[in-house]
Amino acid sequence: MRVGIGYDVHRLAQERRLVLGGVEIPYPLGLAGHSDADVLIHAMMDALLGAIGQGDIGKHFPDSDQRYRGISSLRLLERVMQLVRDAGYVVGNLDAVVIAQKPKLAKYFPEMRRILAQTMGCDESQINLKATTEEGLGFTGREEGIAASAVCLLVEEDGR
Ligand SMILES: Nc1ccn([C@@H]2O[C@H](COP(=O)(O)O)[C@@H](O)[C@H]2O)c(=O)n1
Ligand SMILES: C[C@@]1(CO)OP(=O)(O)OP(=O)(O)OC[C@H]1O
Repeated sequence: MRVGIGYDVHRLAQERRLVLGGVEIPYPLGLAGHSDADVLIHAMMDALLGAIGQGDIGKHFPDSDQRYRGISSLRLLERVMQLVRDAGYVVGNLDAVVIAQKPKLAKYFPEMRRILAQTMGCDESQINLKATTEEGLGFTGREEGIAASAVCLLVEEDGR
């Protein structure tokens, strides 16, 4: 068994889409970044890469590479899952939290879990999503950005 942890932050900006967990959320502000800036999937990918000892997403998908400009983070997650399979592991479970003052996210979790499970080749029951505000404190509280963290457990594919 292997565990990994991931954390990411993206700035909220005008004229950007808000995409979290592969779902586009109607909101006046979106997240800025080189990719679609899906901060939840970024934290999840860093947890998965950490668990297989493969660094982080900046190493695999550098923001100096134009191939990743505007890319859906779901496509990057597919590549990370291939690395996980190549290393001989499957997802045991993954738990994540999105830290956002607004918008309310809980109603989008079922769709996010469905899309993420499909992309990761696991069951929705293996993915848990949570959200919290920081009670108006700090950069998330001031609505300057959204953060996410994730922890995953990988198990050997052959059941060892
Ligand atoms: N962006 C968010 C933040 C929170 N939630 C949900 O609200 C509940 C209460 O959050 P607190 O920060 O006040 O503890 C929490 O359990 C989340 O389910 C949300 O949907 N979206
Ligand atoms: C995902 C990548 C892909 O280019 O771009 P960003 O969307 O800027 O995301 P970040 O979390 O800053 O770092 C990883 C990047 O390389």
